Amino acid sequence: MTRSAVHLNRDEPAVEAIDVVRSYDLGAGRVAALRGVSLRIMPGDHLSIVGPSGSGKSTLMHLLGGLDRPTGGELRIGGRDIRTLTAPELADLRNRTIGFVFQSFHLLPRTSAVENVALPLVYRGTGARQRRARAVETLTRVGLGHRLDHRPNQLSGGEQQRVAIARALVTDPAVLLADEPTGNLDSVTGESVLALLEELNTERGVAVVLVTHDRSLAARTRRQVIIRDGLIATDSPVPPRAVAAPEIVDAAPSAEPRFASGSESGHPSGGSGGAAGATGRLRPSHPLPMPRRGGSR
Ligand SMILES: Nc1ncnc2c1ncn2[C@@H]1O[C@H](COP(=O)(O)OP(=O)(O)OP(=O)(O)O)[C@@H](O)[C@H]1O
Repeated sequence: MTRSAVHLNRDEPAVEAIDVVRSYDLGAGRVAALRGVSLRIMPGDHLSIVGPSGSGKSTLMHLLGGLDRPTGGELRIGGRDIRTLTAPELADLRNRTIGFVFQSFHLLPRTSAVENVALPLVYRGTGARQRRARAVETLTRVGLGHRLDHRPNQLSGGEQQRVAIARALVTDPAVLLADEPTGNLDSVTGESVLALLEELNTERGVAVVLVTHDRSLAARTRRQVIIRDGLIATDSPVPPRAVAAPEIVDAAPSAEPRFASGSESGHPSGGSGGAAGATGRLRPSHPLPMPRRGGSR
């Protein structure tokens, strides 16, 4: 049976780290990668985690996404303390809450775009026809409806990253964690991938967490967390003028709120999770059809 995305309340953190420590035992010694980090990711957030090489960004991202467990402190995903979960339970919670995008795409090489994107739905128990339909829909949403049957080596770097983003989105996650998603792309292609992530946040209310060492990319998010030596140095809003101005095409309300109040269907309750609702509709540079509500995922 298909399991649906996790329901979240808009006022409660989607992911919360409380005084999280992660150290690695190396026999000869111990490396303290994170030394007491507290951080809340709220539904609809758009934040960057930035810091120098070795400061603990990737370690933090793996913890926030439930790919790893802290050695101290508490980590909550969708309100659940992951210490209480078995490995299969954590994998299931991750699948229903978080999407990941990595610098090096991590696509299966001998598998078509549509099959790569459908894969997370296998773990969710979705039937084959529904999997394909959802994968086609999501690839179309990221502008790759014409590349369904291409394998990764038949796609450009930017297209591969779009497939990876579609794979992250196909489960309708509340949070998308992107670790240097433009690191392997030229500046023009990187820009289009960033714009897509920004649209997903503003148009669909997906909380986007961008992990980067590039301060100019971090300046485009609404909130910036600076990490140094395994500790959060600052966690502050980005001044509005520093955020790239989106093009306003009309003053109509934004697309359907992702966190519709009291929703019984695919997702959380309450809140639009994006700036677009207050200011007008943002012009997507890629097709972003309306989310399907209430269908099995
Ligand atoms: N599996 C591991 N075993 C031992 N030490 C590790 C491991 N993973 C990370 N570290 C150490 O933890 C610290 C933080 O690493 P992390 O990869 O989180 O940093 P980062 O900020 O993502 O760096 P970069 O920007 O270079 O990717 C580093 O000192 C690193 O050497």
